[in-house]
Amino acid sequence: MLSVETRHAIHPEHARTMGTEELRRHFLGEGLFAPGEIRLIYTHYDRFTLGGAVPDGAPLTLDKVEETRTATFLERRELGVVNIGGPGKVSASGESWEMGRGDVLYLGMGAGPVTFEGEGRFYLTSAPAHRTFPNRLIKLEDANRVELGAAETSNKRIINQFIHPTVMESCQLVLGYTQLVEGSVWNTMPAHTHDRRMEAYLYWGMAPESRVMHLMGEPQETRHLVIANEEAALSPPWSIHSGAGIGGYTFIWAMAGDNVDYTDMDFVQPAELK
Ligand SMILES: O=C[C@H](O)[C@@H](O)CC(=O)C(=O)O
Ligand SMILES: [Zn+2]
Repeated sequence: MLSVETRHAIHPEHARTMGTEELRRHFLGEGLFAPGEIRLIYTHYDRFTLGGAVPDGAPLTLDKVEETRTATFLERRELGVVNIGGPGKVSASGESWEMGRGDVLYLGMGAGPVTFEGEGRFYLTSAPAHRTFPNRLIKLEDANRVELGAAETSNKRIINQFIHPTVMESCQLVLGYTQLVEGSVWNTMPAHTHDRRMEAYLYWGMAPESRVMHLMGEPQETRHLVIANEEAALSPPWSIHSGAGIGGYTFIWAMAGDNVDYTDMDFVQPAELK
């Protein structure tokens, strides 16, 4: 079963006026991982699409998605898949890949229908593409590892870059996940924006009762989303994206837009935030 929800692009002046319920309706992705279903959020931020596929005993195929009006979803798109569940298998273009927890799969434009099987909980990210790059399974050891932060500032973390220019080529997608070192709680502080690229965070590996206080909004108009395990925050180009967890967490960041330069960020120091 496939269900798709559309999220329109929100102007920052509109976002300032929103209460909790509206902020969550526009910027939070809840219930993406439902057993036996593929659930997608088709956004108008660079037409970036995110979602979840949970096979739960029977294979699930991602093929035609009405919103794109193409013969198959990947006809003019690339896809990044992260398995945040148990062992699973993904098949496309007559090939298949065994995916363990934390493995990332890149499927290039034109890969055709994609089938998900096994105990995997597959996080899906997709953006329009202009050429085909080879399909590739990327393991944590193949990722580019960047250590950031310090225990004194409670933000010691490891940024694992998977779909990233130092590892492989892609059209728009840049994707990886950041693991917090035990005892550290803050991600992406100092915060940043990048008007050239939108971004989405998918928080996972959290205890069910834990929450991340995710900060969003223009740097001088911050708002927050209280986020549970396996929920996503949509970050428009004008928004910061940063958070502090009550307990441990990992988050998948994925971006699409005008460049694939991960370091192209406009930093905002804590003293400038409001
Ligand atoms: O544009 C890059 C993204 O916001 C994240 O990769 C940042 C991040 O993982 C972190 O600082 O912890
Ligand atoms: Zn960012």
